[in-house]
This record gives sequence, C-alpha cells and structure tokens, in this order.
Amino acid sequence: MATSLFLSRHRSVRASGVFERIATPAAGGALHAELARALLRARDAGIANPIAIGAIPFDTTQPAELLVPEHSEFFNRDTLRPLAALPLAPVVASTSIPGEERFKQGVRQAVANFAHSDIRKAVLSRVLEVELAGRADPAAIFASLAAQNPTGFQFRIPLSSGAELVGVSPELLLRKEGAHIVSNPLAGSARRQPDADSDAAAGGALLQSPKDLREHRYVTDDIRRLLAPLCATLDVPEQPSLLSTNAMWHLSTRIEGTLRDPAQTSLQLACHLHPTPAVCGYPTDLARKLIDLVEPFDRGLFAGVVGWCDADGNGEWAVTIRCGKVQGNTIRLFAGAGIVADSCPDAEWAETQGKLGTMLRALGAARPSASANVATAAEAA
Ligand SMILES: C=C(O[C@@H]1C=C(C(=O)O)C=C[C@H]1O)C(=O)O
Repeated sequence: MATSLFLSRHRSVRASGVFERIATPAAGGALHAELARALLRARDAGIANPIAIGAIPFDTTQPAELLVPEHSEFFNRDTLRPLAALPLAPVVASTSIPGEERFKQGVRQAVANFAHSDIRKAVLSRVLEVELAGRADPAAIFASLAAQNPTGFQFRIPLSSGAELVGVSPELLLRKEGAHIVSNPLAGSARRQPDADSDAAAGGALLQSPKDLREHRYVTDDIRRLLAPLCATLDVPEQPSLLSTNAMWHLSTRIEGTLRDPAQTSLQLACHLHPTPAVCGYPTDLARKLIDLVEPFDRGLFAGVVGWCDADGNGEWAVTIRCGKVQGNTIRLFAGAGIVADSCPDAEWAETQGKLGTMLRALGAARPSASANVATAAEAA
C-alpha cells in the first residue's frame, strides 16, 4: 500500500499502512461518528496519535475515501529534501470530455438558464483523459508536481480501487486548530502570462474585473452565511486579494474565525462548507442540478475535499482541484470554471486549459510557462 501524503505550509503529513478504511458517505452525517469510533479503535490498538487522511467526493452521497493509517508523522515541508526527479512515461494521447464545442455549448446553456431561473453561478468542468506510453507512476508525477509547485497543498492519496489521486490544490477549504479556523476560498481567475509586465497586468486586471469580483462574492457571502452562526468572531475581508499559482492568478479571501463550540471537527466543518460556490455555484442546490444536466461525466473526487484530521478534530482540508486520478497507463485530469451571466464560452474554455496546465506540465506535456519562473507565488493561508 503506497504512502499517503498531504503537504502544506502549515503541517505536512506522511502516512502508511491501513488500520481501517472508511467509506461511509459524508452526506447524512453518519461519517463523523464512524470516524470518531475508528480513531478510538486505533488508539485502543496502540496507535498513539491516530489520524484520518483521504478525500471526500464532490457528490457527498458517494463513498468517502478515508483511511486511518497504521503509521503517520507530521513534518515541516521546508525541511523536506527536494524529491528526486523520477522517469515519467511520455504522453501519447489526450481526449477532452466534453470536447471544446460541447463544453462551450454547455456554457451557453448555463448562461441561457440564468435568465429563466434563480441560478446566478454554476461551475462547469471537464475531464482530460491522458494516456502515457507506459505506466503512469504516481510517485514520479508527485515529485514533478512538487518541484514545479512549491506552494499550495500537494497531495497523494492511494484509493481503495488501486488508483491514486495526485494533485496540488491552491485552495484551503478549512483548517482548524482548537477554536481557531481559517478558510481561503478562490474564485475569479486569469491565466499567468509569459513576460513579467503582461503577467502583472493580467493580475491587476483580474482584481478590477466586475465579472470576477461577482463570481468571487458568491463564494465569500456563502461561507460567511454558513460560518457566522458557528463563530464568536469571524473576519471576512471586504475585498479579495490576488493569489498566484504557476499557471493562474486567482481572487482570494482569507477568512478567519473563532468557534463558539470547538468540539466540531475540521472534517465536519469542511463538509458543512462543501461544496462552496467556488466549485458548484449559487444557489448550491440549483447549481448542482444544472451541473448534473450539463456535465457528461461523474466528477468523482474532483472538486471534493482532501486532507487530514486528528482525534481532537484538528486538521486541514483543501478543495480537490488541479489534480488527476492515476490508474495504469492513464491519468484523468479535471478542471472547471465558474460561469456567470456575462461569461464568454471562449474565455471559460481557455480558463480550463490554463488550469489543466499545472498537471500537464508535471507530466512534461505542456510548455513550461515563463511565469512559472516568476518567484512571486503567494500562498493560501
Ligand atoms: C474548479 C476549479 O477551480 C475553482 C474555480 C475557480 C474560478 O472559477 O475562477 C477558481 C478556483 C477554484 O475555486 C479548477 O481548478 O478546476
């Protein structure tokens, strides 16, 4: 059984061995009691500081992919030696589902829908099925991804099917330490540019873009609505700031709060917020229905939640984006974009291309962007 990894500027975790797997779906809430019992069993079995690590799917009625490992250790990411580059089989083919025309048609369909419904935002995504000449090695992909993306949340989660989830998310859904919580939603995006001046201009334009500011606002308003009743203090900055990855600029808001009742676990709180309008839309239930109608594939773990939680409920959960599911010779990559009334199909397609660039570059299948060399990447939280 491969190692599970979740790297963060905060605390990084490495876990191995399977004490128990937990597949109870997050919807309905039974998962949290089940997890608490599993962590108690682990402690009774002699595991000193048991944790759970893994992922929750976008659709929370689907099985969770959590495990309580036999061994886990926390470490400081900065002290990690750079992972040695491992040989990667070359990419031989890639197929988008849906294809370009069908995706743009979906954007038009969503925009038309807004005029006749209460939906204000829907996040539409696509899959890129990438086939390699040989076995897709998750360790090699992770090493390449970590070397190219030193910030954000790098993760490697072995799944019950034998596949692996690998990615680097820039988006913190929820971190909890005692009563202190932080969430750092992202929404509203622009592609990084190859030369420094146009790159800075693209970031500056994003910060002023009414369309992107609106897209972002749906997310922060919804997170405020969900967290305010649970918090004694809650700070939601009025204006977003910029966060950059190697491929994208994002509008970003760091939300911080103090819980009234610190007994809620980080996973309970993450599930309370999930899915935010950053990956689903607004209002949530209507947007989810529209996504079901328009997207011709199952998101699975994409746009879900990935991270870890300890027996005191402390932990950190990122939004499962900029990722792929690795199995055999293939890796299934995912990317989405928030659609609002003034969205343009060409620009939304280009946004998903930009987002796919992070994983494609790790696979050696995209030109390295000059912007990847700009050492300004801010970091979530
Ligand atoms: C859905 C994705 O990203 C989400 C959507 C964003 C947007 O629409 O601007 C930005 C960051 C993420 O919250 C993705 O990367 O696939």
